[in-house]
Formats: sequence, C-alpha cells, structure tokens
Amino acid sequence: MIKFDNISKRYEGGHEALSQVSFHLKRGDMAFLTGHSGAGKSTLLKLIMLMERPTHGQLIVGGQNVNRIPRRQIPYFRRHIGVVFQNHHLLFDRTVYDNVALPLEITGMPHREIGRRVRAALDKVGLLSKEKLNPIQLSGGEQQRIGIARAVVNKPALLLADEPTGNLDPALSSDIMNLFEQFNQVGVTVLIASHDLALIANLKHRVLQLSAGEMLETPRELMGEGDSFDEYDASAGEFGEHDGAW
Ligand SMILES: Nc1ncnc2c1ncn2[C@@H]1O[C@H](COP(=O)(O)OP(=O)(O)OP(=O)(O)O)[C@@H](O)[C@H]1O
Repeated sequence: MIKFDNISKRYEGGHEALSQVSFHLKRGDMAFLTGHSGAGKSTLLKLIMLMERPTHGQLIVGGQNVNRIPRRQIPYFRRHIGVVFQNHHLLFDRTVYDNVALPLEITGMPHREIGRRVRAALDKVGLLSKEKLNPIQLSGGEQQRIGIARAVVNKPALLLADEPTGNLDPALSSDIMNLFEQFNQVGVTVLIASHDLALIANLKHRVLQLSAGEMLETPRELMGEGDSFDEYDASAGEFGEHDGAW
C-alpha cells in the first residue's frame, strides 16, 4: 500500500527533513510512526497524501508512483486516503452531520447515499445520537471521533493519523486507538504518528521510528511494488449492523 524507497525530503531553504527513508507498509497493515519533535513524522505523512513531494527517491502509494501523479489528479488520489489530525479541523458553524458529510458532498454523491454513509460512520464511532449538534457542544474525545468519522466516511483504503490522541487523557486515547484497530481489522491500512509511547507499547503493532529524518527500523519487506488501491475491496470492510454501508 505504501512503499518508501530511499526517500529524501528537503524543504526549500531548509535542512533535510527526511533522509533516505525506506519502508514498506502492506495492504491491511497497521503501524505507528514515532520520533522526537522535528524528526519528520508529519513530513512523512504529507508525502503520502501528496501535500508535499519527495526531493529524491521513489514513493509508491496505492500502486501509484506519486512522482507521476499530476496536480489535477491529486483530489482523486486523496479520495482513497482518510486523514485524522490532532486538531481535527472541524467546522464549528455546521452540525456534526454536515462536518462528516463534507468529503462526500464534494464528490457530488446523491443526498440519500450521503445520509446513509454519514449515519453509518457516526454509528461506527458511537455518536449517531449527536448528528444534529454543533461540534462545540461535544467533548474533546467526541470531537476527535467526529474527525475520525469524517476521515472514514469515504471508505478509504488507507487511514493516516497525525497525533490523533495528542489532547486526550489516557482512557480516551485508548478508546480512539481501539477505533483505529477496528477499522484495521476490516482491511483498512492504518498509519498513526504518535508521541504516546506508553499507548504504542500496549498495542503491539509495528513501530516505525524516525530520528532526525532517518528511519531506525530495519527495513522489512522492501521487495515488490506497493499494493494498489484497486485491489482494496471496501465491502470487505463491513462490520456492525449498518445494512451493507461498510
Ligand atoms: N514547510 C516547511 N518548510 C521548512 N521546513 C519545514 C517545513 N515543515 C517542516 N519543516 C522542518 O522539517 C523538520 C521535520 O518536521 P516535521 O513537522 O515533519 O516533524 P515532526 O516529527 O512531525 O515534529 P512534531 O512532532 O513536532 O510535529 C523540522 O525541522 C521542521 O522544522
């Protein structure tokens, strides 16, 4: 699903944020990305979602060489990727429902289908009863769940998260990680950047560690192309009672 092959990234006028990073995350994998502040975690995620481009090396995401994806194709490429941020970027002048519906509205999906998918996503994060509220009326943990519902409403093959539990207490953080595990268990590939070493140690997933832009984990499974998005069967991601929506 994701294959970094000797990737380096140097920001304009800056130093090298990533140096010759290689790793392979296969379809259906779940991994954590750790490292000190400034180690390059956000940069690595930004390369995967094409918010930044590598300076050197080959990066394959969903079977596509990202260097060859033209700018106009980027919005279509991103539809396969759900992203969860620490500060969830919710719109506080819209309802919970509208926030989660946003990624579907821009695809021009029919309203009935949007309603079905939004409610399925809210159900997955346990917040179906809050759809009419404004996010400001929700707790920090609930707001983060809304951010997750919005990230998965498109049924992405790949879920990225940048410090998704940064503002939450340990119990809520653990709940949020359980949610990511549930999505992973139904086939979604998950990569989570996190500082929370205690939480990561408990969860026993693969850990990719960055230090000053270098990947410390011995690269595994570097051979072969990344798996393509096309092979991902979103219907395989079905769980819960929602009539086939997932
Ligand atoms: N747009 C940019 N322009 C120039 N330098 C940048 C830019 N974005 C990040 N950097 C630099 O690249 C390095 C890696 O930053 P990055 O945000 O990827 O680290 P991080 O591991 O996510 O850190 P944190 O945990 O603090 O968020 C840092 O030295 C940072 O200052």
